[in-house]
Amino acid sequence: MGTVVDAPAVVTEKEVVAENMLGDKKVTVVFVLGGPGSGKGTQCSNIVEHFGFTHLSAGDLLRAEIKSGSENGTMIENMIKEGKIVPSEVTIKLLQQAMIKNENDKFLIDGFPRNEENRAAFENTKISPAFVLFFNCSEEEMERRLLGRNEGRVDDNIETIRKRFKVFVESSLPVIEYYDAKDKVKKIDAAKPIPEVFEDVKAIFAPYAKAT
Ligand SMILES: Nc1ncnc2c1ncn2[C@@H]1O[C@H](COP(=O)(O)OP(=O)(O)O)[C@@H](O)[C@H]1O
Ligand SMILES: Nc1ccn([C@@H]2O[C@H](COP(=O)(O)OP(=O)(O)O)[C@@H](O)[C@H]2O)c(=O)n1
Ligand SMILES: [Mg+2]
Repeated sequence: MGTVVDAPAVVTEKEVVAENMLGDKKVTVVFVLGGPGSGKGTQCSNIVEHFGFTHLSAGDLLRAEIKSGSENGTMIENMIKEGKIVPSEVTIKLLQQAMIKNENDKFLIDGFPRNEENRAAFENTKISPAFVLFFNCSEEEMERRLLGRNEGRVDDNIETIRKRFKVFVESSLPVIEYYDAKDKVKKIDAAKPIPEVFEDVKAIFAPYAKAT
């Protein structure tokens, strides 16, 4: 009788162990989402400094891929100029390589998943986010920030910004709603000044505080 009672517990434990494994490393992943210019990259830098996560920006990885002269470079560049979402097989490969290469086991994945295709394909990797940090900000404020970003990006111009806002509403918000239905979304008011936004972020990351 004892074995019958024990059996389900053993199966559950195995499933938990298999989840979130990357090679022989068990990883913690937080998705950082929000419209273009909502402050994802800025707050990720703060989180890295205070909570020992490694920041992986999908956009930065794609831009590095263009610079590296990869065979996908031209396709990626054209899609970024148009504000379109690059096929997940490209982006997921870059994210996986970056996580394997890095010794850390805590990752902020910034700007991914940006559409249902991104989300569903990443789910196949069996890594699921601990939670989703969502920076909520008005388009008016995001537009102002993007036009002042001054990083020389090909997509920080008003025509591409409008296209990116449309893609955000039509393709990215449904992903946030998907995770919200699973109670995984932690929503932040991102319209406030940078230090005030970080105060709210800090409260969410407190359980992940670095051991001193
Ligand atoms: N809370 C904020 N208030 C004002 N400006 C901000 C704030 N957060 C970020 N910024 C600025 O807005 C621009 C976009 O921020 P960034 O972190 O690159 O956003 P995202 O990665 O979401 O596009 C940057 O120039 C950044 O310095
Ligand atoms: N998951 C992703 C993330 C970014 N991208 C592309 O990269 C562009 C810039 O993304 P980003 O995250 O650096 O942009 P911001 O939100 O930081 O302004 C997007 O508009 C897409 O064209 C993508 O195709 N797929
Ligand atoms: Mg960014």
